Amino acid sequence: MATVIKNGTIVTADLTYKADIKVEGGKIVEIGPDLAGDETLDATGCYVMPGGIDPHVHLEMPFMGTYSADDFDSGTRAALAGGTTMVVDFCLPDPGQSMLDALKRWDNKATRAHCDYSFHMAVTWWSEQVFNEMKTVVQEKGINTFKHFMAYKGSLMVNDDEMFASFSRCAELGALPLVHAENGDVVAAMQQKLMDEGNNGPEAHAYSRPASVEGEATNRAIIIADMAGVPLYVVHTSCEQAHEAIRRARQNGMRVYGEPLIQHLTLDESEYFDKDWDHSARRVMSPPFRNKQHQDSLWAGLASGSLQCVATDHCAFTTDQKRYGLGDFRKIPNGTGGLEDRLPMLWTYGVATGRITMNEFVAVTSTNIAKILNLYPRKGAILVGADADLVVLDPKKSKTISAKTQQSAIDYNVFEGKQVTGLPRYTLSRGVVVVDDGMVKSREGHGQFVAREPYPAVSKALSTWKELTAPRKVERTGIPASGV
Ligand SMILES: NC(=O)NCCC(=O)O
Ligand SMILES: [Zn+2]
Ligand SMILES: [Zn+2]
Repeated sequence: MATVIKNGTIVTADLTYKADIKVEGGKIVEIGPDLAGDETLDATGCYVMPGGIDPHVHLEMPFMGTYSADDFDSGTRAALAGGTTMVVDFCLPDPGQSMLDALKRWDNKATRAHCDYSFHMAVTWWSEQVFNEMKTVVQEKGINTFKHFMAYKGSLMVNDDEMFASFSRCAELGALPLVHAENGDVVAAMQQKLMDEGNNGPEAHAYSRPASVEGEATNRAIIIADMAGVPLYVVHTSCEQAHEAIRRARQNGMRVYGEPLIQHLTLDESEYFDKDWDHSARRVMSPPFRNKQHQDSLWAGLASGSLQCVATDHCAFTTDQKRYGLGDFRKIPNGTGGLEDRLPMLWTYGVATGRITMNEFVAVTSTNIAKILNLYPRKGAILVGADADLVVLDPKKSKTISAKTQQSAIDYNVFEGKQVTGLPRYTLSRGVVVVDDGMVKSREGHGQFVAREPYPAVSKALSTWKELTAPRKVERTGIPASGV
């Protein structure tokens, strides 16, 4: 059966033009004027864009003594409702656990997905087994990205020597390392000091993770990546210090990518000073929300291209779960939601305000990450042969964000009360209409794992240059005889 999206304006990362799109067998099969099919979707007054790709989510994540509340069912429904058609989750081996065993668990959880998905693999400990398994993960399991937590001391954190070893292995395998960049040792010391001083509320979470802690770790990870000869992707870049390190590295020719979250772009640190403990605790995440200057820096990075992608780090906990940290902010599960809200919030606060263009919107929500993760042009593109993952965005459609109407399983929304415009009239996942005028009509299990090949081009360029510029022994002709 062929579906035609008619009368819309196609918006991609680099073009805006009027054309119809014909979809068949899950793929885009034709783009042009006056197309006909068995089913017609009217896109009059709408923009037809590649579906959003969220490269950073944690669905049913085991973390801080509990599990994040949105699983692959509710989480991917939330994604589709907001125009996101693919998510990338993190497979987290326990310390000492085989990556391949952990992956079985993630494969199992993800069978419930309503939209396509992929995985990053986390390096949570180091050994010869990890070194060997990384090759299997890349070459047999379709995962070309490895995450490193520089924070969460005592659980997920890895040290510099482990990071250097893992980054070097990524370089050999043509894989991309990712980092959560915060100095975990400094955070742990600051947390203890705050607790000793009786500062145990959610605001102390933010005090224990100042921007300098993130800036230092970002810079360190960049230097380690450069020494290992590998590109680097920095997740949840939240502040000017981290952005500055990324900007500088890029100006020096390094392939470093930065990912602000929609939460950091639109919510600020005043959330932690609310008199209501629940309000502040619900917004505890790492890194914490920052001030307006940091937000301006992130917006400028998206506009100028020094930051590449907007994600959510969707890791949602209920109010009851957040209350594990009553009396000790260190026990508040870290994480916030945003999957359903990323596109409408970015459209409202980015495109509608003139901070970014429509084409930049597509670039930072879909196309850039598709290229970075080696998914392009299967995903992130409107081209014949691409997957028909599409969002028909109505720029006039609006709503007030409310936990009462959201897909997410939690009992609140950090964007509660925000008035947003720019909502999906339709969302298509591999050609299937999964959102129709705001109604989610998707099916559990429709989502498929998307395998990703390693990056031959970037790693080849880096290794070629490294070899050309490697220190070499000087071959001498005139060697003086020993004077002894
Ligand atoms: N960001 C956060 O607070 N929770 C999720 C885990 C992580 O990404 O650090
Ligand atoms: Zn993180
Ligand atoms: Zn995360």
